[in-house]
Amino acid sequence: MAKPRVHEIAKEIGVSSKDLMAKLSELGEYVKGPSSTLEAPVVRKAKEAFPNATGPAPEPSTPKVASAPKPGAPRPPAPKPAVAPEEAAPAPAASAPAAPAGSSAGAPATTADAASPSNKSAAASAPQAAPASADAATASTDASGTPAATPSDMPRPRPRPGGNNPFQPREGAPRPRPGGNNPFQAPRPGAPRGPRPGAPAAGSPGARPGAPGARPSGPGGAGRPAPGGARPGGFVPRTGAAGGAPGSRPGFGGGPGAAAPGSRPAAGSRGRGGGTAGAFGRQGGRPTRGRKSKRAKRAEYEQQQAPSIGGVQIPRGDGNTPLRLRRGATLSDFADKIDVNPASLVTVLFHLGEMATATQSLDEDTFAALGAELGYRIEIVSPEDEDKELLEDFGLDLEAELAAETDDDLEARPPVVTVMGHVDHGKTRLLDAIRKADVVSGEAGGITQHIGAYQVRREHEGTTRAITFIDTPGHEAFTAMRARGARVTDVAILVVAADDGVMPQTIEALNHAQAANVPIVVAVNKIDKEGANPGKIRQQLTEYNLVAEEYGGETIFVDVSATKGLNIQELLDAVLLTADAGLDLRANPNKDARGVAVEAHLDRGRGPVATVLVQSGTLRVGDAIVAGTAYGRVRAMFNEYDELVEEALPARPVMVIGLTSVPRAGDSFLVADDDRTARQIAEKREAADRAASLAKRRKRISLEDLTKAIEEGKVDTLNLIIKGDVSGAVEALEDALLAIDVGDSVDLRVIHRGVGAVTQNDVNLATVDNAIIIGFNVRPAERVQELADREGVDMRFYSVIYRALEDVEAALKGMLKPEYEERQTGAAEIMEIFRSSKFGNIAGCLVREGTMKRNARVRITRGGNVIGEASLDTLRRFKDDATEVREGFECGIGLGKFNDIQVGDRIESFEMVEIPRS
Ligand SMILES: Nc1nc2c(ncn2[C@@H]2O[C@H](COP(=O)(O)OP(=O)(O)OP(=O)(O)O)[C@@H](O)[C@H]2O)c(=O)[nH]1
Repeated sequence: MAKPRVHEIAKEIGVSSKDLMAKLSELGEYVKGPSSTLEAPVVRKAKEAFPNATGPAPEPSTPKVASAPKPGAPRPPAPKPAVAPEEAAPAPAASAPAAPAGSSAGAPATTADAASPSNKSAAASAPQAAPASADAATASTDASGTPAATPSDMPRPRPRPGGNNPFQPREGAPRPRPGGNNPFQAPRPGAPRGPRPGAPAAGSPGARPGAPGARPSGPGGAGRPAPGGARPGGFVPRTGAAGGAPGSRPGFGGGPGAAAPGSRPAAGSRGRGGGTAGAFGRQGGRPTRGRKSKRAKRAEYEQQQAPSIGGVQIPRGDGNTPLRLRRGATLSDFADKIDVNPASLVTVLFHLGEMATATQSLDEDTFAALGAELGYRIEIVSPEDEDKELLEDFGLDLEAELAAETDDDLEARPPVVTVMGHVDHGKTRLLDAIRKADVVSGEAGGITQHIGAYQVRREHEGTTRAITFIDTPGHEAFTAMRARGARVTDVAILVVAADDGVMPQTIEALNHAQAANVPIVVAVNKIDKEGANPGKIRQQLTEYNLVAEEYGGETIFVDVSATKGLNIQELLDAVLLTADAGLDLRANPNKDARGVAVEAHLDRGRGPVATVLVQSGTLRVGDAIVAGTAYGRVRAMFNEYDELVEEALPARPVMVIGLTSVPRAGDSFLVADDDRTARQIAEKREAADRAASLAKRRKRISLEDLTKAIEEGKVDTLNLIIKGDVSGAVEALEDALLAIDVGDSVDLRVIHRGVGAVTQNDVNLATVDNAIIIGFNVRPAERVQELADREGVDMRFYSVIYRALEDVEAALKGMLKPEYEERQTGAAEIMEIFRSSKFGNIAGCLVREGTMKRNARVRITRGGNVIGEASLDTLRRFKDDATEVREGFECGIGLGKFNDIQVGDRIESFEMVEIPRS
């Protein structure tokens, strides 16, 4: 299919060739003239550049339905400002009413170009030449004779390579084609060029006539020889590069000899300027076989393969070449994998519209965009895989270790239980009740320590059985923790208040448990309360595949009262029955311990303390351990009775002292061979974490956004510092905050987070980064409040996560730019027109709806069509000026310079109202 020409595309889009050419040149695409051909990507780009201009340019005789006031109806008086309110609003309406009137019939705008904005200036300066008829005139001109809303008057997208957002290659969106039609592209360093001046190969078949970066698809591909070296401006001087024998790739700027079949011969004289080819008479000669060395061919092939973006060449993948990168990888990491200089990738990314340094962590989307550009399929290694690979570097393969265990190695262990449920359904109370039900603690004085998990013992079928409970009851904002919790959990107790029923978090909790394949025991709580209806709960839950045993299902429902301690033993029995029925509760105690940190905090006296749940192996005092990014040596271990313990077997929770920092809830821990290994693993994890969080938190900002933000002198980012009493809460709060959907206009960044009181350092950081400090269940340390007051740092303290979320959300909404919508405030009908030499035409009106207010913006409609917009300049009741006139009253309205009014016209007033964001 023949390639389309500029004027064809211009016509299709509905703009003039000149405008299109100007736009393309803005976009970095060079086109010579209206009859130049365009490559498909350039065509796409062109069309994208005029998003509002669909459809062909109007024929002069065709009325523009959308914008003409009265399609088809001749309106001899001055053409009205037309169309979109936002267009017309600021327009000086009817400033030159005498403009073209009907006088221009003899000077029709005959071509699409004439009617298009490119002729705007011409039309403005010679109004009589503009509209051919009233219809055409109203379509393309306003009252002053200047073209009204034609496509290019619509807001134009700023030119940017690759469409609006280069990081989300949309379907059909063209990828940037640097160098496409642009012969002015910088040369690619190191790219094999055409022969150098004086090289004997000049003009030979091996010579590549294309300009650096030119692909075979350049406009030169149309076989139209450019005037070679005589072309003004642009190329690197390539005096000898003119020999375009048929075998050579025609590129833009192909020399005089680049005579593809059907091309026009270059003018001889100009051709001479192209270099030696013409001079040596080898113009367009046939290629001589074998003249191109294998090496040259190879280089040429590689060059075809290697995209040149921003003047750099990168070896290209085949579009599906997998490339594994860890989270938070940098351009340097990418560059290492494909063996290029990181700086080239910086350049490529820059040309994709994003700035990053070689050592900056980038997010997955950015890598995906870069990969797509370069032909690589980027796979970001999951955190789990990353950690697995990291541990393998230290000779630790936990999966293999488990797989290698035989029946002989395994011993029975207690089940691990998590209590979940909706807010206020009694999770905490139930955990308390269970704690009290411990047959052993009854004698020992009860569980004294809340360490995040505890074990209770129960006489069950003649033996004393232990059950481990994770002591962190659920809450919606703790979803992240709970999701992790489900991994250590063997059985979930779903608490549902009998007086309340199944609630959103009940469903969420059971979804978590079901997704993790964790069997559920339902504790129907608060049966002591009036109005309790345990049967209803059973019935409600059948909808969620929890069918009670008594209804023929497999789920055990136990009616309990946490406050009264009713049926707690039965609940424990149900847990054991459920565990025994479907679970293999065995672990190997005879190896180094592996497990999970269930809670951790910074203790004033003891430093970082972490409650860990041993999952396999045995943890002993003196072991070198690493938990997430924390490491250390177990100095002491305590159980929930605050007793020192020497060792902890599988499913045993213990509080460990001796770590150098506070791990996060849900971090896995393991015992390493020695302190050094533990430290190295922790450090590597920390580096990986830091990189990942940098990538996650990095503000994604395109060049355009950045420029705009800088122009406006503000970058809308809300920086937060989160401090909490326990790491789990901090993490949950952070996740919940980052999950707030605030759209693109505001960015939320957590610049620092930590466990413990708000310190001077936090305030200092907040001062530097203009951050707000959120404290969850913590208070400021001594004198910190004073410092914050002095520095004007906003510190907010919460004990309920929701409150914090609400506040931050509101703050964010405050920062959001307001959205406006147009609201009609009144409408009046013109009953009579009074001519006044002083005020122009005065409309004698009857207010039909609402209120007409002086100075309001008004829209004048006739027969349902908008014929103009103006400001309600004068408003009178009889002889007196009025500020407003209400429905049902008569008034006189003057619309300033807008005089084109008729009896029967409607004047609608409107205002722009800020709409609160939901
Ligand atoms: N009458 C009665 N009240 C109960 C029972 N269990 C809990 N409650 C009350 O219900 C309220 C909420 O109990 P919590 O244990 O704090 O509930 P929760 O699910 O832990 O709540 P969150 O921690 O906010 O998620 C408290 O006022 C309890 O006293 C019960 O069995 N009977």
